[in-house]
Amino acid sequence: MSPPMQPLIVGNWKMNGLVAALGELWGMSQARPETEIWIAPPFTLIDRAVSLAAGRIAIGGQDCHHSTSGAHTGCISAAMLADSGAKFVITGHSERRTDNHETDAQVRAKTIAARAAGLTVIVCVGETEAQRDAGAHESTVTEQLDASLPDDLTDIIIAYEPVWAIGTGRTPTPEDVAAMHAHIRANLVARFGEAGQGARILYGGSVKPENAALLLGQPNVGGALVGGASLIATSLLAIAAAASA
Ligand SMILES: O=C[C@H](O)COP(=O)(O)O
Repeated sequence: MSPPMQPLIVGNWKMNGLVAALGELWGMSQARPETEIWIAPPFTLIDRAVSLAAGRIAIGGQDCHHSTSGAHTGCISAAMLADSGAKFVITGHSERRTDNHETDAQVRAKTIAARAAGLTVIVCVGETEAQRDAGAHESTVTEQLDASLPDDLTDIIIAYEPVWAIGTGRTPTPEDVAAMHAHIRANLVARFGEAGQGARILYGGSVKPENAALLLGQPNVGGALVGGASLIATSLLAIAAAASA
């Protein structure tokens, strides 16, 4: 059963966006679509993005350190994000898990730290192509959920992103999306009860205006985590429109 909740579209700009890109954010903020839109720009733009979005779009970080402060050159704490006006942060994105060798335990620590700083946290899970081909996609996601999530789901959103669908133009079939989201829902309900029933589960991986209605129309899909298509206002707004149709 899908929770009765408005869809949420989160744009993850990844390592894209100079100051000029804020024009796209401005376009998104002026449209005021029915669907809620959040944007995670690079750290360098958060402060300006918060001012520009003026509360119409929530601005967030793409990662945070698990410590509040300290000798961690190049890192950003959740407290710093919150201090800059960020409302949420993404943890456990597969690009962090791969590029920075982040473990589930580290993702969990970051998630707990982010919540302590007052941020909503989008925790990412998803299998590689080899894991899916081996029939281990559900067990992989189960392991990630079990070890990455804190002891309660307050202010936690799950994003299911099959690694092989990120930036490739490939997506799972609608049936496969529905099956994995049902699997995640069952895991959350078994562990967290009522809170698991109400938690938002986003789908991410090559979401475009053309496929958004089909993918986001599946049971237990509460919105999307969008990469490439979130860099252009018209594109993200079309996805948002499809989500609320
Ligand atoms: O965080 C977003 C996801 O990694 C999806 O990226 P994509 O829409 O470019 O495939």
